[in-house]
Amino acid sequence: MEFGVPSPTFNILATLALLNIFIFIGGITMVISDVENKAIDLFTSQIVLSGLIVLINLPVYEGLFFRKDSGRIPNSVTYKSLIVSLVSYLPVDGAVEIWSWIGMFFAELWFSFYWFITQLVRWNPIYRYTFKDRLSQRYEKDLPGVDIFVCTADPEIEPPTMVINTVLSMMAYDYPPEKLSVYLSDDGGSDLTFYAMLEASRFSKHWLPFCKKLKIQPRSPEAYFRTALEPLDDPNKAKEWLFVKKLYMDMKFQIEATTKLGKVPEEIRKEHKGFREWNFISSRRDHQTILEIRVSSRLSNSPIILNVDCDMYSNNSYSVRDALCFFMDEEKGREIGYLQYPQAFENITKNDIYCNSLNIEMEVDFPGIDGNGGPLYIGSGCFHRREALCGRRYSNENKVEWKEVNDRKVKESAGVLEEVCRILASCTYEANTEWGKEMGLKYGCPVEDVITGLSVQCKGWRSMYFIPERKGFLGLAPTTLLQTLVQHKRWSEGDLQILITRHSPFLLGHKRIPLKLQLSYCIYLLWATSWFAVLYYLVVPPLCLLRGISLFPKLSSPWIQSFAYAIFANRAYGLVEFVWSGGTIQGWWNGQRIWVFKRTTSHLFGFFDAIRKLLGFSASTFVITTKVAEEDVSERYEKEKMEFGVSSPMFNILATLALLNMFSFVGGIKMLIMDVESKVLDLLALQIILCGLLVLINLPIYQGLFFRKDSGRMPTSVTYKSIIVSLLACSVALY
Ligand SMILES: O=c1ccn([C@@H]2O[C@H](COP(=O)(O)OP(=O)(O)O[C@H]3O[C@H](CO)[C@@H](O)[C@H](O)[C@H]3O)[C@@H](O)[C@H]2O)c(=O)[nH]1
Repeated sequence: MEFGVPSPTFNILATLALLNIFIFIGGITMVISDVENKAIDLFTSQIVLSGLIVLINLPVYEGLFFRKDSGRIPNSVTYKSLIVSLVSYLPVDGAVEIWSWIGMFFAELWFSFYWFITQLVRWNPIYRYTFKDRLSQRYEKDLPGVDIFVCTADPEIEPPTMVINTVLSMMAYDYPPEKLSVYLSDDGGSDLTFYAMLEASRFSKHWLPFCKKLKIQPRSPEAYFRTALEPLDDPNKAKEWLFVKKLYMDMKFQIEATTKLGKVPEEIRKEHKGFREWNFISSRRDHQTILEIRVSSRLSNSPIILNVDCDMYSNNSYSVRDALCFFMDEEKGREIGYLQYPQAFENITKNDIYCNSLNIEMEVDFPGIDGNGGPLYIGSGCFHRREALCGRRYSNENKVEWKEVNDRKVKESAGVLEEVCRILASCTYEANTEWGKEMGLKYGCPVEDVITGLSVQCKGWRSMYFIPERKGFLGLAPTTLLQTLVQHKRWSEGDLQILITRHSPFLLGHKRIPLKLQLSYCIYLLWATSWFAVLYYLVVPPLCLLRGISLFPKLSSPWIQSFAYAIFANRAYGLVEFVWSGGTIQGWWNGQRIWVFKRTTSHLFGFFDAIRKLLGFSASTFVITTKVAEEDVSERYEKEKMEFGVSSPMFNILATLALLNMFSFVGGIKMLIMDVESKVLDLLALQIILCGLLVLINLPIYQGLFFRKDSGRMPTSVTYKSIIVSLLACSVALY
């Protein structure tokens, strides 16, 4: 085959040929190192495909490496694989130039590595379906008990009305009521929440029969009455409908009035002896046991457990039956430790301004991770097998007799039970036991769910992921930028904690879970480490631009096409994927912005907090996500106007980076205009484009800093600080 001359086409051919040989070698390595012999099962087709492409490309490899005649592929092409081409671009003069370039090189390496692990979950996605009617036909009588845990912690940011709506929606599952137990865990120990539950228990006597009779969806009264229309076809139905609606509205009004008041009125306190518990409380954080859930093994002891956040109501009354289709599957059911549902949110705006919908994670990543060995446990909306959650190892011999499991109930008199449960609920029984370590949820990590799920998987249990046609659960996503960044900081910090301790999938999971699953975990566990590469990209190229240092290939270089292709193809692929999973083009752009913001703030802070925790300088904290917002904040959220409003070190960083890139962009354009030799365009075009893109990304920041007058604008202190720091950085670069 004749090559002979340098050509951009040959650059692309050689890059693709090399990419496939790397993938092929990677696949073979996976098969060799896979102790469970699962890789061969799952990856054969991909390995064969890349093997075939390698075969097809044999003349290219020959031309690249083995031929000596003049028709071989020119060396310039050989060295222009994505990374090698960057090496060939190493500037030769000046310490600043060389070090800036080396940093870029590592940032690029990081992006390539991270891209590689994100691709791992795109090879073998699994989408599952259920056949609920068959479950009923075969097992209706033997359906197991299900315990549902709703957890709440603070009545101020998690309003009791919202909590009881979630509880009511869970109680209304289409499932035999005697087999369903719903527990509310209130870490805040609030009498307001207790009062709301009392009202809800009264209302449930009307609500549950109403749901079943009218077969309504969803079964959270608030969500249902918000959109449902009165049934006009049948006057009796309409009468009942109006009656239940009025009951709900009255109850809501009462609860909200009491919550606003901040205390439960005396006449209501007399209605239930439970309120007496609060007579002895001096502090919300330190009080005697007020009986709550942990005690379910004493009360219902159901073999299946569902946990949900207090804002995540059931949107699909068949979710329990769907889940049981997996757990009760005769072939594979016994292997399942937990079944994770996607997390979805009802308050996402059209263009998802804060990128909180988690569409890509839920629609693309998780089905892929399921294919790689089983999804992570990510909290709300997860069904567990009790014995897996309680630390038991999976064994092939485990054959579940659902009927027997159902009969395992403790029968005690109410008084004795209450006393025993009081001790259990006080949690004193946990001291010096395996609870919180090997049993139940693991304590001490901000993402207790992920670390617990990994431990369950490492004990041999399989996890599964199920996307139902009608969403199973709907919650509330953060509605301000800061809430989003802080929530993400908690997640990225916790994830990194897992990676750098003995709970890492590479240590704990070694020989216990497949390598491809260990790597899949890294998509999230490495979040907090991405800050360096992104921050570098946002700081060094603009500063170098001001100094006239070129860091990217020249416009005249033949390599530019491959470089542009790699970037363009990657982003275009991301865009298509985003739109495919239900997003809009504007939403994708917003997502690009939020990822830049998260990487330079949430991940940065998450990284250092995880390290501090590892070194013993600080303990983990859990900042609860607020589920309510002021009226004006909500209005701005609805209009997709970015919310700043308060001072925060995170905003200082964002504003400084935005200004830095703006100054550099202006500087770059000025250089371009004043350039008589027409060299600037060739040398610095890509850096100018990068700064320009970052200016576009940061438009809401400039608006918040300089143009907005509402209370959601950037605080003046942030404006001043960021102007000073960015100007200082530009001056250092210039002089
Ligand atoms: O000390 C606490 C702190 C929180 N919660 C409850 O835990 C849930 C999750 O807290 P939230 O602040 O809403 O965290 P998110 O980041 O929105 O939640 C996601 O991330 C958490 C940490 O990984 C998981 O526990 C959740 O299930 C998952 O939805 C809420 O119902 C809280 O009331 C408690 O019960 N006690």
